[in-house]
Amino acid sequence: MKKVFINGAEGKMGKAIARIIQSRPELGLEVSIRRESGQAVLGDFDVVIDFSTPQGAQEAFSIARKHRRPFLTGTTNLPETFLFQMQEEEKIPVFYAPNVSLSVYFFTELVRQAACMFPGYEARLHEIHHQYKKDAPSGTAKKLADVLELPYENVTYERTGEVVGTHTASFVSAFDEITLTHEAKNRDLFADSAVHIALWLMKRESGFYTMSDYAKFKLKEKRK
Ligand SMILES: NC(=O)C1=CN([C@@H]2O[C@H](COP(=O)(O)OP(=O)(O)OC[C@H]3O[C@@H](n4cnc5c(N)ncnc54)[C@H](OP(=O)(O)O)[C@@H]3O)[C@@H](O)[C@H]2O)C=CC1
Ligand SMILES: O=C(O)C1=N[C@H](C(=O)O)C[C@H](O)C1
Repeated sequence: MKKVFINGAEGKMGKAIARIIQSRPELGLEVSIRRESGQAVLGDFDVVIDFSTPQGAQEAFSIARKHRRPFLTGTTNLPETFLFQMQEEEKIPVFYAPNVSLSVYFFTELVRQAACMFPGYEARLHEIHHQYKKDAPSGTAKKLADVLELPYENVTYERTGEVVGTHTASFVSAFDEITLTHEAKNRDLFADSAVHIALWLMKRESGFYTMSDYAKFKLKEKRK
């Protein structure tokens, strides 16, 4: 069994990840550490999965480096300096994605292609999330804005109810409008993917990885 250290373990994502690990023994994983804010880390672990806060992610990264264990974070709104530090990492395998779902990765690629297909159109982005979400616009929306070369200030957003995460890219002309929407139906979309990425990350060399690396691996695996 490989031991998983969940950082932000009592949060919405942390709980979903623990539930998936516990309900699927065939994955060969067990939760060995459930860390919340300020807690010391006692015990052994083979990989860190972090869905917490920018501060929590940086703390968990330091712990992973100290113990030389792979580190995966999906926490959003991370400072640029920390993103740069992860990108430069040489001691351990590090993975970061503002959205760990493969379907969102391919949705982003669709949006990229649509932007090329409708060059004269005005691109718009709108996202909707649950009332508890701390950051706005979402990490996924910022990634989509980068793809569309839109300033983040132009992204519109709503915070309402229990909405898991909806992202809409529109291409608007005076004559028509093309709309692409990704709607997450529940958090297992992210939690299940995070667990599989962690399994994959444990087999990687030291260095920085993103969804593009994971998607390439999955596509290769499919072709076999
Ligand atoms: N990449 C992706 O695909 C996804 C990313 N996310 C991102 O993941 C993050 C967490 O989301 P979510 O689970 O909904 O948020 P929650 O607020 O439900 O959970 C965050 C948890 O982290 C805990 N925490 C706070 N500070 C620390 C710390 N210093 N060390 C360890 N734990 C800490 C919180 O404790 P307390 O409540 O006591 O402060 C809370 O239990 C967000 O940044 C969100 O945007 C979410 C879903 C998918
Ligand atoms: O906080 C969330 O819930 C989510 N956060 C990520 C983001 O900011 O893009 C991913 C997903 O949309 C859910």
